[in-house]
Amino acid sequence: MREHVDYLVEWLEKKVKDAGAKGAVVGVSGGLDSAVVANLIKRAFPDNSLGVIMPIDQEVSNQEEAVETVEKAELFYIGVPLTDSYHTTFREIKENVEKHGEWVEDNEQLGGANLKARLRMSTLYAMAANYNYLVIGTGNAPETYTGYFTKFGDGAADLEPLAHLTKEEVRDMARYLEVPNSVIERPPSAELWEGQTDEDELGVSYDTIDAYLRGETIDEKDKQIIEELHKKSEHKRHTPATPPKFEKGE
Ligand SMILES: Nc1ncnc2c1ncn2[C@@H]1O[C@H](COP(=O)(O)OP(=O)(O)OC[C@H]2O[C@@H]([n+]3cccc(C(=O)O)c3)[C@H](O)[C@@H]2O)[C@@H](O)[C@H]1O
Ligand SMILES: Nc1ncnc2c1ncn2[C@@H]1O[C@H](COP(=O)(O)OP(=O)(O)OP(=O)(O)O)[C@@H](O)[C@H]1O
Ligand SMILES: [Mg+2]
Repeated sequence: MREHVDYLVEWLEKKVKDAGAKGAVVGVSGGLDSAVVANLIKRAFPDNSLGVIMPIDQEVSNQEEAVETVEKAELFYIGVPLTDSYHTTFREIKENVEKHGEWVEDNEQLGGANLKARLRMSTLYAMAANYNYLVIGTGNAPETYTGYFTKFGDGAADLEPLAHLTKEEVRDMARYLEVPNSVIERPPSAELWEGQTDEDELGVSYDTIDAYLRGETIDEKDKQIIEELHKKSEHKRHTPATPPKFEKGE
């Protein structure tokens, strides 16, 4: 595990240096993926790394696992509560759509959830601009393969060090990095609405997706779910489609 950690730390150092940046910033949620990235950037840039805790409908001090994560990693952190920004933006969107168009109640939960992720992304980029840092993403292999992230939200970052790691590998790395046990043992959740867990929403467990990505045989029904998610999210893994250049006379 030490070699793998060193490899990712050196990669981060090189990419940040090549970009002419000074360090790195990550959003710290109290979940596993961001805890690992928090530790990696602290190792790569001991004096130029930043964790940002961005609660919505909570105080920073209530984000106990996030605070515990940054404190244990000795990562400098700043709390930016986004409760007011989120509710104001959401209300203004909804009120104006209701005034001029049709608000679709059934789409409200997911639309609001993705807005949260994109407000966090905007905050991280504002922080990065201030410090001349790069934004480090926390996406892992099963999330990337299934498209389980918000496009241009948590899916938007400058570097994605965990992109090839299964969830199990992220957890093993977290143990090696001495991430708090409370974080390692938490069920993975986007926490975008009350009671949300990744595995309920995906309809398949990370263990199963990990096994599939390792090339192991899994239940046919699970394979179908994973492949359907993969196909539907293809657009998220590419830059936006552009038409072929118009040639006069065609
Ligand atoms: N074929 C296509 N070609 C080009 N663009 C296409 C498209 N289909 C949809 N789109 C666009 O993509 C949008 C849908 O994508 P998106 O906005 O991402 O939304 P969507 O994929 O519907 O939802 C995001 C999912 O990721 C989960 N999530 C989000 C954030 C964090 C985490 C976490 O684990 O922490 C998980 C969340 O719970 C939800 O299940 C559409 O509104 C449309 O604009
Ligand atoms: N309250 C928050 N404060 C700061 N960043 C957040 C917050 N919520 C989400 N994020 C950012 O969004 C990312 C995506 O969330 P995701 O749930 O996939 O990862 P995680 O919480 O780190 O790990 P897990 O998947 O195990 O819950 C986080 O890694 C983090 O960078
Ligand atoms: Mg989470």
